[in-house]
Amino acid sequence: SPKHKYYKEINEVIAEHIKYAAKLDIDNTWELIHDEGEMKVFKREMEEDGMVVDPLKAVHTVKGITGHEVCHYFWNPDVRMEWEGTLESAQVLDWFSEDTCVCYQIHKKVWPTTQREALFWTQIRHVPNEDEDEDGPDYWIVCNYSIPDHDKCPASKNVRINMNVAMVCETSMEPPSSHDGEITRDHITCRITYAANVNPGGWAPASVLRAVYKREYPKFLKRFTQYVMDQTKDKPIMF
Ligand SMILES: CCCc1ccc(-c2ccc(S(=O)(=O)CCO)cc2)cc1[C@H]1C[C@H]1c1ccccn1
Repeated sequence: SPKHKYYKEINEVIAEHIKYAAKLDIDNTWELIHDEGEMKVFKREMEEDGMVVDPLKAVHTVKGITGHEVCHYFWNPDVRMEWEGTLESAQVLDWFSEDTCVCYQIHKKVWPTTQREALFWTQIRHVPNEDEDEDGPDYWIVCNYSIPDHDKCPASKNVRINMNVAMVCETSMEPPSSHDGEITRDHITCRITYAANVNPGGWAPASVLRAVYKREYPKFLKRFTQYVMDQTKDKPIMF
């Protein structure tokens, strides 16, 4: 029985992201817009009703942290204001379950676009490898998905964005032969696939939006991953 209004939608949206992350099809339809160290950011140019809705995909490999840790800090509403530099406010309106809540956040005005806000459900999920053989993929995933309304959503004049965002992580560990059994952060690597489909709502010139995306997404991903490394370096590993 559906536990809450969005139960079915959440399972469908998450399943879709897992399917795409597993494929990781970065074919020539994706244009590389930022390439720095292990971080590569791609876009596709797409417009809906004359509005730039470019899908964005980033792949990043970070040593010393796990997919569970990346997803924990990306999902946890309590720490969002600590790493998300483009937010003016963020609040939880509702809890569907311990891993799923509804967030309302107002983004800072990103010159020269107008101020925007987002209302979305966010879920963190561990997807262990289902086939019995050991080396199947094991994902941690967070998905942020817009909802049209919520009775606790404050009235505002801001433009509402529509987004479907997912952070999918896979952790790899060096074989036990390379260490005497005790796994330290030197032996772990996290492969992050970040997919953002954001319809910015209210019109803005395509050239302006594309320049903002090109500047803001790499900055955001660098700042977030650095935050996770800083938060976890002296803590026990979350596998
Ligand atoms: C005119 C559209 C403005 C605009 C609104 C919103 C967002 C945006 C929404 C959600 C998420 S997230 O990954 O779900 C983390 C939770 O906040 C990241 C980004 C991006 C842009 C575009 C400007 C780009 C940008 C990218 C990254 C961070 C901030 N802004």
